[in-house]
Amino acid sequence: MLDLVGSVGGYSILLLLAVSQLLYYITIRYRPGLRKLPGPFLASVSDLDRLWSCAKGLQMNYHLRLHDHYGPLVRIGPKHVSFSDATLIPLVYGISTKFWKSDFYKMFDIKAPTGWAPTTFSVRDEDRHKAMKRPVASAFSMSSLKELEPMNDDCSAIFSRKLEGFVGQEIDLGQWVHWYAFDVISSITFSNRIGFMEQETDVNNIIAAIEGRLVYNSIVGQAPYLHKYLFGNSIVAWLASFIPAIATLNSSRYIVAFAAKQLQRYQSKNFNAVDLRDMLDRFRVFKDGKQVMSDSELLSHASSNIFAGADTTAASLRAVFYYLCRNSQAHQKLLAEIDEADRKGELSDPVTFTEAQDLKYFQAVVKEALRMHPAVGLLMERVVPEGGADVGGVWLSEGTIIGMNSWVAARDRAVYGEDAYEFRPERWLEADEIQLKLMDRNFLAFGAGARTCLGKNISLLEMSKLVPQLLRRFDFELADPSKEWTLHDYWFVKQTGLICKVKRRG
Ligand code: HEM
Repeated sequence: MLDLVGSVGGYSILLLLAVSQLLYYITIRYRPGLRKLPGPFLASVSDLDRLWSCAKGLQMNYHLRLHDHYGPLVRIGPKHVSFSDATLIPLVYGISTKFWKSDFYKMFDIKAPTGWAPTTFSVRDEDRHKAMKRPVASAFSMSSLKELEPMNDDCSAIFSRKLEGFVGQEIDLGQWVHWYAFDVISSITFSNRIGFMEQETDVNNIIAAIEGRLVYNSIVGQAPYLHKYLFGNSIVAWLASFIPAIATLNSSRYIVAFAAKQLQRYQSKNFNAVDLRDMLDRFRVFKDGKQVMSDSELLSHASSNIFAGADTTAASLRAVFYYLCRNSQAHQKLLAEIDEADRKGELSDPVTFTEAQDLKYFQAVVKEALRMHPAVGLLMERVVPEGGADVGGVWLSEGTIIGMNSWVAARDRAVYGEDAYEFRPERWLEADEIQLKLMDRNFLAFGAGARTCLGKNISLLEMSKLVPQLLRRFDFELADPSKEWTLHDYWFVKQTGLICKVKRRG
């Protein structure tokens, strides 16, 4: 008898659990507003669809396919929406938008000696963001950056010298531009090159370590509430440090430690200030003899330069060289422009940033390469503000997460035309004013509006100074044109396999 009562009780509990679970899924699935949006069924009830598609490492292609299939607004999660309609860009990303960054960005906070701290890139609260950005904005201004050109020149000179030794040989050009980008950003930030190019290696495994962390950030960032049980938890992070394969996923500490060491140099009495004022020096603003920013804040800005500035510039440089190698007409046209400017004596040695800006075709090549291959390949998530919002005719309640993938914006045929999937720099030179405005609105390679990239000018400086300077002396061709490069989208869309033969020009 007791057995019977027990098993009936057990079944009742199971039934109750099943019903409550079912009700839970129905509530999620039929959330107001969101229930009207199309998308994969699994995505509407669970984060698994996003976790899985992100883990596969090609989420930009997944988002492109979803929009091709479902249209301009797609439900990609229980409370996540992806949009492809360019007219929504000002609402979500505009300069005075109320849509703030989501908890995805929490994954990019850094562990300072005083605890977890947001960076300019990762901070979610917009008031705090403004307060963080204000004291450093001038260090990123064009006039400040021009003073940093000589540091960039030193790195281009090292790269050129190294290439001399590789003429006639095949090199991993993708890896070399990565080393170049890291050396430039560390020179500009701390007047101290990490020395990747000189040592021809990934010094202290910094690049591999950051890559590991990006894999973690991208995947766990799809369900950021898990972070506090993983590397967001000091005990787990400490335990993981004993397992080498896992420890590399928790690598922000390498860069933060490097940045902290540079900061100590500045504070040491014997520090021999260099003539050129690097960015860390510019960040150290003093008022009434007191440093305005705390050391933790300085550390966060310096580390953010490295995290945000090296992989992005490297991916963009790879895109420039790759698309030139794949499009001989554009390649020849660019070489002709550089040669012509050289003949007319319009290029110094090394090429200055101002001179490179007058190379109109080159500038169009860079823009088109960044359009074809935006460095960031996940959704730039924002949160629907208090009170909800009408997004493209659909009412989304507050707390819904919405965003656009730069890859989706860049391949919008309604904006770029039927050849949107083709590399054609001319589109930027031929477009009339209205068309250009439309194309620029969709150009999200550097983000947009309130949270647009702070280092855009730095990266344009790096690219503008390097590419024409190299192409005066060297040329590159794919070692095996039948082989495609490989892409991995873990926040940054990294390319591997850009193996090129180095040729001497002239
Ligand atoms: C070609 C190179 C670069 C590309 C494609 C790029 C791309 C981006 C994008 C797409 C965003 C916005 C992300 C979002 O809204 O979620 C961003 C933000 C940011 N980038 Fe860059 N970036 C580049 C270079 C740099 C460099 C060199 C630095 C620093 C030296 C830098 C520092 C930042 C910072 C601090 C932010 C956050 C800005 C804010 O929220 O106020 N970036 N970048």
